[in-house]
Amino acid sequence: MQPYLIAPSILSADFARLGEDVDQVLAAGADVVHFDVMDNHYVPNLTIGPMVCQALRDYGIQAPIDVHLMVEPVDALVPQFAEAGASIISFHPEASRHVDRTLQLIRQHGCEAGLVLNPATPLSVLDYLMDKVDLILLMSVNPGFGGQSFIPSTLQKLKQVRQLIDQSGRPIRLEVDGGVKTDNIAEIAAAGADMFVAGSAIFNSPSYRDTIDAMRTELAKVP
Ligand SMILES: O=C(CO)[C@@H](O)[C@H](O)COP(=O)(O)O
Ligand SMILES: [Fe+2]
Repeated sequence: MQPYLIAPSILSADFARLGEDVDQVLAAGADVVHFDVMDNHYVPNLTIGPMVCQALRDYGIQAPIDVHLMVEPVDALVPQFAEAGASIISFHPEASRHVDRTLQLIRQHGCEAGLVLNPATPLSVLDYLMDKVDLILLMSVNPGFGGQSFIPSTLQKLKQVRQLIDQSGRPIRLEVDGGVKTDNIAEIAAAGADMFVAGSAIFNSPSYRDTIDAMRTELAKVP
């Protein structure tokens, strides 16, 4: 497994020229496209759906697309996103009535399956599911908006999830989402994360390449 993955959240990209902007951020060194789906029901905001994922594939985007579903219910969108070119599909367990079934559905459609824990979601939601997840995403803000501040208690939670992953012996990615910046990414990695969503920090910066390079320089300092 590649040690660290940087996943710009396209929530902060320029939607009027999305393909070009995603191309630019990948050319600047990003690893994964983080694709935030909001339904104005599970979260109080409304964004993009499978058609936009398909449009990015049609435009020529080949990098993995990491779909973060902030929708309720979840299941009907899984086949649609798989067909539209998603690589990873993650969802919030409280938004699915049958979490185990939804995880299976994602894998049956050929995608990696992820569970997303909000800041106040206890780790017990992972019980009995460690063999069914390919990725665990810890929210370090409450979901719904970009540009919020990192919630510091996430660091302790990351350490606990890192232990659970190590105990499982499985290559589960530990992703963190919300308020990730150049000046906190090393601390977040040291707590156990290996995949970093960053929206405003990258897309609102004058140079995507300089910001991603600076993040990698910080990550290289992590023991
Ligand atoms: O899922 C979400 C918000 O709900 C995120 O992916 C944000 O889009 C991250 O934005 P920044 O905090 O990095 O600006
Ligand atoms: Fe996200």
